[in-house]
Amino acid sequence: MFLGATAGMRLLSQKNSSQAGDIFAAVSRVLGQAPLDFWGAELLAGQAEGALGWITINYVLGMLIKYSFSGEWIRPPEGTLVGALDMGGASTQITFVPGGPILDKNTQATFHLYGSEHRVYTHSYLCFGRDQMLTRLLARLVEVGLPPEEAQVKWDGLGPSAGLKATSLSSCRAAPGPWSATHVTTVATGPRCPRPPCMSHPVSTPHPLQTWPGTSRWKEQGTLGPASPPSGASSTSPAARAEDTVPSMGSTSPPCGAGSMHAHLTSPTQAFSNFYYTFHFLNLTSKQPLTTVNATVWEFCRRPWKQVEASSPGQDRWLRDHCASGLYILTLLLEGYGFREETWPDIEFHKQAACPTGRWHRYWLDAGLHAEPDRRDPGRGARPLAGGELRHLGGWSRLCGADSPGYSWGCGSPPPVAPGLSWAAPGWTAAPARAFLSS
Ligand SMILES: Nc1ncnc2c1ncn2[C@@H]1O[C@H](COP(=O)(O)OP(=O)(O)OP(=O)(O)O)[C@@H](O)[C@H]1O
Repeated sequence: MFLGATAGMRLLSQKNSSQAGDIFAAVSRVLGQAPLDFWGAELLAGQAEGALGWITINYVLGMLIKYSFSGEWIRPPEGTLVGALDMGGASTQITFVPGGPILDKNTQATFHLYGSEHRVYTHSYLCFGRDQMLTRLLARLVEVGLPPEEAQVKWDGLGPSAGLKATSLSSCRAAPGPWSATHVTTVATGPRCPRPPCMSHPVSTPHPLQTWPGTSRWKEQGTLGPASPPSGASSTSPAARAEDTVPSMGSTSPPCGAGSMHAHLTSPTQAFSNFYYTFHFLNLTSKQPLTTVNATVWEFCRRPWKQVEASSPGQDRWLRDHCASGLYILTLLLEGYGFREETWPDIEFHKQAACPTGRWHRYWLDAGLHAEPDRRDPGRGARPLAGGELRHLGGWSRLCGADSPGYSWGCGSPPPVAPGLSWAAPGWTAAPARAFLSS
């Protein structure tokens, strides 16, 4: 067993590295004493998180290798490989095989699987996970004058006496780069980013987001560009805009960093984790066209809160987040990644990076586990290669990249790594794989 920590821990390690180290040590100590073949715990770099999600998807979909009718292992063509969009609580990742060269080598991951070299574009946007986005949105709402009693309604455990302070809400706000208050203000009042090369389409006129009036927690506060409200919305000058949560500039900004990426995202794409939860709640995971998705999100956001609550009993925990989350997802996918009406059908929303039957879970791989199915999949035949190879992969996921470097406990020395991301894995081939790999 190999344990990989993701963005939440990357943030903590930035904020309080000794606390992060204590957690790693404690987890390693406990797991080390458990009756497990524990290899160690490691803080994964963002690139690793993105690349592992991509590998998992393509692995479980059988895109990396197939067993042919004639009894041979064959490699499906590169063009059939599936892109991966992942959104956790603290970061969001995009990974795909680009149609052309990857100019910024920091966004390239190269690894060998089943005898093939794979080169993917991958980027992890720290602070663009859903929880961090919601926290920053709340901070922004408070900053622009929404009374804490109003804003804090959204947040469990933050009562009026909590002394809500925008700046203390999120470690992302204190993070270097585009998260300074000055930057947020700039984003709020000016263009989000110079259009070319960030965006190839005009920025829409801001629309008011009028949601949940009465006991509203988002009173006419936000607006999103391409995710336009249907006609009839009032045109209140927005005090705060939900798009503030997708700041511009800097290497961690999806709008600038990933804009026009869709041009290269030619294959089907699976969006999972937090991309899925909200869209599933809104019944938007069945390949609805973009116009329907947009209208549904806005319609939901406009419903009176009492009605929202009444129509979704037992959903309290995340109910209050679905409006902002839905708008954020739309903004990220449209403005950040550049999806359009025509390319929208390429996105499939799944709970996990998994096949539709959902028997696999990406974290099994993220965590560097053996990536074994919970039960044998008869449709896939005997697969002696996969578990062994991926176990090696997980155990060697030492990476170099632009994101915060990982550190590890209890693992041996990493193999040499190539620039960008590379699992150089000489000798990692499991014995049963050798015949195939040498072919
Ligand atoms: N059923 C659900 N509905 C809505 N949101 C959910 C649901 N279950 C989990 N979440 C949200 O999913 C997030 C956690 O997802 P995930 O486990 O993918 O993130 P993580 O691995 O902690 O994130 P990161 O990799 O960024 O550290 C949280 O934002 C949580 O609020």
